[in-house]
Amino acid sequence: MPRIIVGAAIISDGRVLACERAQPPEMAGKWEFPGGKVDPGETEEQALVRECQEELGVEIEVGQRVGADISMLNGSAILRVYLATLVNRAQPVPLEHSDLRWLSHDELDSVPWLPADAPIVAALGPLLPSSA
Ligand SMILES: Nc1nc2c([nH]c(=O)n2[C@H]2C[C@H](O)[C@@H](COP(=O)(O)OP(=O)(O)OP(=O)(O)O)O2)c(=O)[nH]1
Repeated sequence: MPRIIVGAAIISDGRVLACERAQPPEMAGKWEFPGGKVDPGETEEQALVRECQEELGVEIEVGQRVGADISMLNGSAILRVYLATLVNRAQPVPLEHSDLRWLSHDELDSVPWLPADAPIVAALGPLLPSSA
């Protein structure tokens, strides 16, 4: 069974939160959605809530899936991304990432995303207002 890795496309004021990885060295400087591996006994939603608390210090509400499942690491892992919103409009803090950016529709391609994220980023485009 492939390992499920969940990501949160957190949307606020028409922008999506992108996070710059600090490690490992081969992924440092690449951008991703906050998230990580789903632990045994955890739902995907619980994993996303936990990871966003750990990585960003914020509470999120998880919504609909965005994009298709992405097969990674020769099929041993699957990347699955959900839309999310901030509870109480809390401000994310980069507790584990080297930088955070709120990207508008027109800025979606302005950062070097991890390669697996490209189809998800493309699927997000139509969901963001183009003049935000
Ligand atoms: N969180 C996240 N990981 C991604 C994305 N795209 C992508 O290829 N990945 C890859 C990078 C890593 O190989 C893997 C997630 O690993 P991770 O290190 O963030 O997971 P984790 O927080 O559970 O880490 P750990 O328990 O192993 O320390 O998925 C994405 O958008 N978000």
